[in-house]
Amino acid sequence: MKICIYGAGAIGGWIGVGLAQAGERLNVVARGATLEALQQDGLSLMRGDVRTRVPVNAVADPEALGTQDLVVIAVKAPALAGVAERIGPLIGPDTLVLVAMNGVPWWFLEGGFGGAITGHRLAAVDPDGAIARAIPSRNVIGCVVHASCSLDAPGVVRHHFGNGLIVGEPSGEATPRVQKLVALLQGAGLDATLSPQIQKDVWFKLWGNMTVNPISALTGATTDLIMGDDYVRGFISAVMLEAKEIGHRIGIEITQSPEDRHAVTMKLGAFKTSMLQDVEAGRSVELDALVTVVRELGELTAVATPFTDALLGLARLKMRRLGLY
Ligand SMILES: NC(=O)C1=CN([C@@H]2O[C@H](COP(=O)(O)OP(=O)(O)OC[C@H]3O[C@@H](n4cnc5c(N)ncnc54)[C@H](OP(=O)(O)O)[C@@H]3O)[C@@H](O)[C@H]2O)C=CC1
Ligand SMILES: CC(C)(CO)C(=O)C(=O)O
Repeated sequence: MKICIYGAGAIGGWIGVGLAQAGERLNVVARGATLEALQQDGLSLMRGDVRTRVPVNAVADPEALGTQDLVVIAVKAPALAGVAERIGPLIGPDTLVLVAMNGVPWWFLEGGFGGAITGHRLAAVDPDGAIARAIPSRNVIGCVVHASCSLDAPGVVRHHFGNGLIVGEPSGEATPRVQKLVALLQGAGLDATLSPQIQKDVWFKLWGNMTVNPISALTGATTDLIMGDDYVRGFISAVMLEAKEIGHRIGIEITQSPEDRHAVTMKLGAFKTSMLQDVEAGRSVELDALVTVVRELGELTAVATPFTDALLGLARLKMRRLGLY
């Protein structure tokens, strides 16, 4: 198979090493220090002290690779528009594009999903429709990542915990192509499962991180401290109830209470969310894919979102002050 990883950071690298170990020859589109490291040393995955190193064909220009069978996109959300500008040569009519990213994706309301607002373009994540034009929804396979990885250095990924990938067609159909993809990922040692409606898995993960991530970015606090403050925890619950109602209006029923979900987040202990890690590293934050888009969905479904608005307002003000949004 022709497989390309676009965004060989923590998650792209983790998936890529698995695929390469399963015998796939891996193409990578990379830039800067990552490109240089991949060309010199290949791609490495650290588990404790054990290093698994695989060779990759790393290039700067997608033109050099041509049409792929599978493209895995694993960039941070603010980088996606830049990927969309260049990804064209990799995508043919039969290419699968697995989008391994957090937050609500641009294709969320595709495949007939979303009730009355199905097919609506989400301006928060794809302001002018350029992403949808570059990556047609017929090529997209949605994905929710349940794993924690980071980078020791460019091209050197560290796996912390979790091995899960939930995968699904935007339409929810168990097509032969998505079944084959799940088998490929399982063969790569990943706990890949097929979802009957991947948008529900996306929303459920978002329900956990759309609050703690920006609050950690605002306060610098780890998840234990955030959940340990009754007023902050109450505020988080209020935001979550708004998102729960929005979900209900687009066909996603969440049966848990916010407190049930807090118990899961508490298990992370003194965890620095990915958004706090981004702030500390001076990287742009995934605020639009995690929060702005929920506000937009609230407007589209006529759900008032005063708590989400307050969270978004404070977070974007702080991130703008830091030059990260
Ligand atoms: N890390 C984790 O544990 C988890 C992450 N996620 C989600 O997965 C997604 C990916 O996150 P993660 O892997 O952590 O992010 P990283 O920052 O580790 O990796 C992103 C990679 O994409 C590269 N990239 C960005 N833009 C381009 C471009 N235009 N051309 C080539 N390469 C590019 C970056 O390169 P450069 O360094 O040059 O910018 C970097 O190597 C995010 O949505 C994140 O929220 C979800 C669950 C867990
Ligand atoms: C906090 C966590 C692990 C789950 O809510 C998360 O999704 C993130 O750090 O991005």
